Amino acid sequence: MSSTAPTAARQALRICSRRYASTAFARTAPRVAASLATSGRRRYVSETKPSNATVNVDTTIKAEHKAFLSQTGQRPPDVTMPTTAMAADVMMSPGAGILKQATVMDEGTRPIYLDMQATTPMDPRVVDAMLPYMTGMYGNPHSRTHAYGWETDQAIEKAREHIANLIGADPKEIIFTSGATESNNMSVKGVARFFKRGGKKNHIITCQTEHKCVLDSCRHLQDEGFQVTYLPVKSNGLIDMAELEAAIRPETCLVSIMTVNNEIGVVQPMDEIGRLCRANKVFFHTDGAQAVGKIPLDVNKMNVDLMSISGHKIYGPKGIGACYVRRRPRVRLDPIISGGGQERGLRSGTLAPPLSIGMGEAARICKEEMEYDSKRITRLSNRLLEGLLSLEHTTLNGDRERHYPGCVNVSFAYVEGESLLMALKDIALSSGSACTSASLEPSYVLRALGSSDESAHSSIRFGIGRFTTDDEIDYVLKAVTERVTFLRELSPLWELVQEGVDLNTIEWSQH
Ligand SMILES: Cc1ncc(COP(=O)(O)O)c(C=O)c1O
Ligand code: FES
Repeated sequence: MSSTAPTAARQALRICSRRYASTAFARTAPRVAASLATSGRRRYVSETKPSNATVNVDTTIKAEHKAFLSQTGQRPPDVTMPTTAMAADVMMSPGAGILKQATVMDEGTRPIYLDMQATTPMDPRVVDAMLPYMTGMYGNPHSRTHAYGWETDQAIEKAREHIANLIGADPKEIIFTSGATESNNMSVKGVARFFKRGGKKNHIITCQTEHKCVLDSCRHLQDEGFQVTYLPVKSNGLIDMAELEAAIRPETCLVSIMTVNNEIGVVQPMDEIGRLCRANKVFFHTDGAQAVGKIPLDVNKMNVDLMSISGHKIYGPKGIGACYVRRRPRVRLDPIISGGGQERGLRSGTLAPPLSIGMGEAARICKEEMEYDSKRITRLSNRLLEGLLSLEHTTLNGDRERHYPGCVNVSFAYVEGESLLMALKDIALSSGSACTSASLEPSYVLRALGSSDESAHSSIRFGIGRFTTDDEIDYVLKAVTERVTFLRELSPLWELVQEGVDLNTIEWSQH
């Protein structure tokens, strides 16, 4: 253990107790948080990364970048920081080690984590809630003949209640799934197939900037004979309500529009979409993976009929999600998984108690601390954005007002995004969604906003979350400023811009 560990441990515990003091949780004591703190493991980056830290510019990036570009067009495997020292450490300290890996606060061995849209670290309180159901309380929640089943079932129903509470739903309307991908598949395919059986309605409306799992579900439905309208977005990333209204036909059975976009953080006009759908008797599904637990949502106020939720975007475990399915007026859908009829017959299969209970706890914390988290994240986001935009030729992608502040997507003109990501290896960032991050293609979301290939290529998404600190933002601002400047100095285009040449007037020779 390093010599700073005891101080760090005390500090971490202090942070824990301060954050949790006002909650009922304080009474039960944060076991995991405390054990991490006393082992000196759970350190917030701010404690050891002073804001005046020197940023070393990695001058090897150019050669590395060239090499991998010339090979497969794939990102090289080493971008995720080797941590051999840490791995050894982890193996030598069972228990604490595993949990240490589940947190992201070990400055010095791991990059600063600013990729909260890809996933969030589990809140230690969530781990606490899950642990008993991984050991002694292992009953099958569907077993009705003994206490093992009953106790697990009871905890799952409590979790369902917490998730329902977070979005203003009734617990009976919450169906556990494996994640938002499954919930999106279930909603889009399920409603469409049910209505097709009825013979009349075979048209769906969605939007070009949806997550791949919605778009791909729609493509599959097209193969099955459905018609799909992919609405464009305006340059601010929002849909045009008049276009949505015009797209609704008598055969339309479903409108699927996400609440918060995962790449640019824009918040679609949910109330208006819901009102329009209800007036036209069309079901309204929303992918809420990036919105639930982050902004206040009420399915009744918004007239939402189906909503997809993901556990790992709300500081809960991966591999679990939920789908809100309205009961009044009842939403009918064909299940995509058949079997024992669990989850109101909509999603068969034995539930995963530790994951469901973890997600429930994550939802409970989100509801209880939303105001606090939201204030902190907004403040950090404003600082980050102001700092980034003070660099010349830098722009925010997506609407500034209708925007979830924890997602800041910025274009740095005259810098290639992949080069910048490589130059920022000490910060875990992404240029877009995790599932497309291996591709060097410009983001289809930014292209839909009308961004040029170059602008889309020069964009980076900064994801701020519950555990992000001021010092991390300071460090990131300093690092980005230095490295953008460094990369621009290598760019011949930048040189021309500095000389006052308008690049649009140049006639490039064709070869
Ligand atoms: C908007 C959106 N929808 C769906 C998903 C998929 O969620 P999950 O990983 O729970 O399947 C994600 C994240 O990956 C997302 O950002
Ligand atoms: S599945 Fe997570 S970003 Fe695409």
